[in-house]
Amino acid sequence: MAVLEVAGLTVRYGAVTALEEVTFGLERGTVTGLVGMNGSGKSTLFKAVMGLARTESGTVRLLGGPPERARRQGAVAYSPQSEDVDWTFPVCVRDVVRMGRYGRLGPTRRLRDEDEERVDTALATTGLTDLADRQIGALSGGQRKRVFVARGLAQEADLLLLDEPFAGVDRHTQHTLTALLRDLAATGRTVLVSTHDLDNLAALCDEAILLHRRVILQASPHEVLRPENLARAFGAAASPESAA
Ligand SMILES: Nc1ncnc2c1ncn2[C@@H]1O[C@H](COP(=O)(O)OP(=O)(O)OP(=O)(O)O)[C@@H](O)[C@H]1O
Repeated sequence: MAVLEVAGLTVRYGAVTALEEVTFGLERGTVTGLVGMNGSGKSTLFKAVMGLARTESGTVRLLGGPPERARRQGAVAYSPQSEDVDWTFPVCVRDVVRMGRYGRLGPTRRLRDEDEERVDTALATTGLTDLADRQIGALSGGQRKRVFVARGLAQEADLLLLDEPFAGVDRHTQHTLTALLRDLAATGRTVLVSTHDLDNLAALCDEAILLHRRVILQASPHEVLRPENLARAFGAAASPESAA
């Protein structure tokens, strides 16, 4: 069973068609890279799956059922692009990661010891333990990305949607995050991750989706990276360097 199934999805913002008849599926335990030029519809796709963008037509199914149910149960975690987050909000790292547990709280609506343990583990896994009490506004770009990955880990989500987690992060953090996502997939989690870093694509993902308002191709990273395929999404001058 596909963890995420998207069929015939069309999203328009007024006169702008952001997504047109987008169809694809994600299998459990895989990392899939979402690749496309600026404005190709990557963020809109994440928002549509999360119910944050109004769809004109098409269907989204999560874990074989309606997306509302899976979202309510906390089965899907979403890390938006940094620009979409209010970093002045007065919360610390640990508070944000705790939010991942909210969908699983018992009748008292309070975090139990087991919830705090999950939070601690998520902080440790993402290397954020020492920063747990820091305000989110006082974090570097790479640390901010890791906060959302940590929240998704604490949430024990089946599906993680990560919108450009590698933007503005250094090489070391990129390697750490890549290894983390590979580990998650090995334990049965499913990851959809948008990225402009084509050099890292093969190390990161099992499959990639080439998006240009429509799905141009869903295939192995090797296949997607063929110049003739990249040219279909980025234009004739496409190369890993020029695509970023
Ligand atoms: N709120 C909005 N109102 C109007 N148009 C929008 C809105 N959000 C996105 N768009 C347009 O929809 C198209 C797809 O945008 P989207 O942000 O999904 O692309 P993207 O692939 O995520 O881009 P980037 O790589 O630059 O983040 C673009 O033409 C964009 O200008």
